[in-house]
Amino acid sequence: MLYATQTPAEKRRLFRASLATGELIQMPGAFNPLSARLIESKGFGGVYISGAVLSADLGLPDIGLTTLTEVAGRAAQISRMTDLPTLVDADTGFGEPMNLARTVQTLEDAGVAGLHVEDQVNPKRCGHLDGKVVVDDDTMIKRIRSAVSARRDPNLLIMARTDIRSVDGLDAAVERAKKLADAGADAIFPEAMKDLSEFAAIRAAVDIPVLANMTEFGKSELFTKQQLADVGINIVIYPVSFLRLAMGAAMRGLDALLETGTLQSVVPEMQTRAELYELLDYEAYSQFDSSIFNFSLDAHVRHD
Ligand SMILES: C[C@](O)(C(=O)O)[C@H](CC(=O)O)C(=O)O
Ligand SMILES: [Mg+2]
Repeated sequence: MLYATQTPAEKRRLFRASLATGELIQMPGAFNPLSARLIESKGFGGVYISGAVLSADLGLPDIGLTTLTEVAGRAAQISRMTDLPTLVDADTGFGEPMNLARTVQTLEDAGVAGLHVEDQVNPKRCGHLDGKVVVDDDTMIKRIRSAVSARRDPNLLIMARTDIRSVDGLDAAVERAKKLADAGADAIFPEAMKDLSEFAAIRAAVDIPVLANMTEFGKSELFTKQQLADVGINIVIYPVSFLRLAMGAAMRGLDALLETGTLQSVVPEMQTRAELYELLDYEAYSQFDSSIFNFSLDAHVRHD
């Protein structure tokens, strides 16, 4: 009950160990803390905390409007609810290199296992939209160097994301990935890759873990786990997918309510009360309560 049974340091250590096996880790995006429990219960290897989801959740577009405090708060709520490693989207890092140092320490305190920082200018855009602008090598290298130097737990994973592919092409993405690996990034997130051969090109260029972003309605096809594993990808995220599914179901439910005056027809779509309580580990809270309230002082009073 109350969840995460492991400390953030332990989660980070285990995350590093599972990355070292070379097995592909699937990280579905949690759209709230409860959904992180669902992801864990299904046996996935990690939980992604998306900036696009946090923005959408607040009713905002994903254009760099959310603050470090909001992101860290959400990251802490989600990380607290799961023993899985969490990877959080730190957008452009919330400022200049000094701000980045603070971002890293704040997110580390929030209990995440890793974070990614991207090379877009502020205000940033969704990585799969056109019209993005990226910073030069020097600015991005400074971002990564300050992020790496600020962490206190050496196991906190600092991932560099590059959005340069859709601005200057694949060769530029390969060059930048190499430079960011040299600058100390622990992993690379090449955004908006068009096909598997592009992922393979990044894979061949660096010898640190590579992430694939399987966001829907974007620039990449939705490759299977096996296809991505075959080109040597180490982490795959499904960042907004489960918010999209939940919102799709909610839209259909609202329509059904308007049309029929009742939600009866969509009840089979719903998580049941029993399933919810199981996910919440409701029973453990009841047992905790009764063990406290059944505690009798008598048994502990010395009678001598
Ligand atoms: C991964 C991403 O950065 C996110 O915030 O989840 C987004 C996802 C999306 O908008 O589909 C991205 O820029 O790819
Ligand atoms: Mg994002």
